[in-house]
Amino acid sequence: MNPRIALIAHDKKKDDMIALATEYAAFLKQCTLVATGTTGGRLANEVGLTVDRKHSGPFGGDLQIGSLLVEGLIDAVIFLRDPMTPQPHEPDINALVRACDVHNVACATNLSSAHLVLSQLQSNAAQ
Ligand SMILES: O=C(CO)COP(=O)(O)O
Repeated sequence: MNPRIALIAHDKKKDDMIALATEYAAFLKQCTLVATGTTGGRLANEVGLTVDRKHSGPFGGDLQIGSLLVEGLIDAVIFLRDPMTPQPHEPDINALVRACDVHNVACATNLSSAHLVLSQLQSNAAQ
């Protein structure tokens, strides 16, 4: 089964997310994707991905994705966080990353780790 991947990016990281998703578009089109609201909108419009869009992060989107993850419905999280900008929903962000640790779900929080996770998932899917 192709992986179920959550894609999330803070505002200053959204261009990076679009570039990353464009690079892996052929693979991501075979995956089941979920994203926070604004990230998901851009992924759909600019990369042509089919994405289950949740609420925007500050309105609970990270928590919605965390809930799916706790239910065992997410295989990996690509979460391009902005470490330089305070976020109003910091507790939600921490809750999602903590849920990844609790449930041993791969969570890439920067571009380098995102490339490693996506390229590994891609090669797993090709086998
Ligand atoms: O804030 C976010 C993650 O914490 C992302 O939300 P958006 O994709 O709606 O901008």
